[in-house]
Parts: sequence; structure tokens; C-alpha cells
Amino acid sequence: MIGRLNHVAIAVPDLEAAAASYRDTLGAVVSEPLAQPDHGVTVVFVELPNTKIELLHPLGEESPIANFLQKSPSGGIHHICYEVDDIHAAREHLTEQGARVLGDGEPKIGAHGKPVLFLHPKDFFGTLIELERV
Ligand SMILES: CC[C@H](C(=O)O)C(=O)SCCNC(=O)CCNC(=O)[C@H](O)C(C)(C)COP(=O)(O)OP(=O)(O)OC[C@H]1O[C@@H](n2cnc3c(N)ncnc32)[C@H](O)[C@@H]1OP(=O)(O)O
Ligand SMILES: [Co+2]
Repeated sequence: MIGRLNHVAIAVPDLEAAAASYRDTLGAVVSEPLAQPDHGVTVVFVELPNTKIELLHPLGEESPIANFLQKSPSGGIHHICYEVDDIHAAREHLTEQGARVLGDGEPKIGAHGKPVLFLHPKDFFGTLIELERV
């Protein structure tokens, strides 16, 4: 079911500083900040030859990553995103298997304009998983 690794997300306390570090210190190609109000984050994408790094910062009062940064003020790896061909079939399979799909269970359009779902970190060895339809 899961396919390619689409991105690894890092929550950061200062998005500009993190983007500059990836651009200037690590010499990577970095996007401009993209506000994603539906998801409560602003994101920057770091383009790599074989995948992407998503730098995340809270946006708005209800950001789902606010607690994460409170617990880890210097930031940290927040989630990994795998690609799936059929996100509804994936959701059915995961639910049958007893995995918790977060939110109302309906896919939302993510930063790449594709539907995404999130799976509870406690069901996958302390790792928040995002699924993005290819
Ligand atoms: C623009 C879209 C973009 C894209 O790629 O397209 C994105 O990726 S948007 C990314 C931001 N959105 C989300 O993360 C949505 C899914 N996340 C959530 O619903 C919450 O973050 C949730 C439920 C995973 C955690 O919420 P919160 O931290 O407020 O809850 P708790 O403090 O009660 O945490 C419960 C439990 O889980 C542990 N936890 C929390 N976050 C993570 C994490 N990222 N990785 C691993 N573990 C995590 C937390 O420590 C608690 O554990 P406990 O042992 O009970 O203390
Ligand atoms: Co993501």
C-alpha cells in the first residue's frame, strides 16, 4: 500500500532561520514560505534529489503542531509522508486494521494540492504518519 517517501517534516521555532540554514549552510534549494491556514501551519519545502524536507511552523491559534513545539522548543522531526495510489482504499484498510485516522477521517488537500490523511503516532511506533495520494 504505501509507496515512495514524499517528505520528512521538521517542526521549527523560526521558519526563516531554518530555511536560511538549509539554503545557505546546507546548500539546498528552498521554497518560499507557503501559508496553509487549513492545516494551521506555514511550510517551506527543501527540494532534494530523492525526496523533500518540509519545514513547518505553527500558523494561527489552533495549530496542531503548537504542543509539539512547546514540548520540543528547538524543533524536531514531526512526521513522515508516504505516497499512496488510493487514499480512500488506504483509509478503509487502515481502519480495518485498527489504526486511528486523525481528524474527521476525511482527506484534506495538502501543500501539494493532493488529498492527505494523518495516522496517530501512537499506532506507528511514536511516529506521526501522513499519507498523500500520488
Ligand atoms: C499543509 C499540509 C502539510 C502537508 O504535508 O501537506 C502538513 O504536513 S500539515 C502538518 C500539521 N498537521 C498535522 O500534524 C495534523 C495531524 N496532527 C495532529 O492531529 C496532532 O498533531 C496530534 C493528534 C498528532 C497530536 O496533537 P497534540 O500534540 O496536540 O496532542 P497530544 O499532546 O495529546 O499528543 C498525543 C501524544 O502524541 C504525541 N505526539 C504528538 N505529536 C507527535 C508527533 N508529531 N510525533 C510523535 N508523537 C507525537 C505526544 O507526545 C503525546 O504522547 P504522550 O506519550 O501521550 O505524551
Ligand atoms: Co506533511
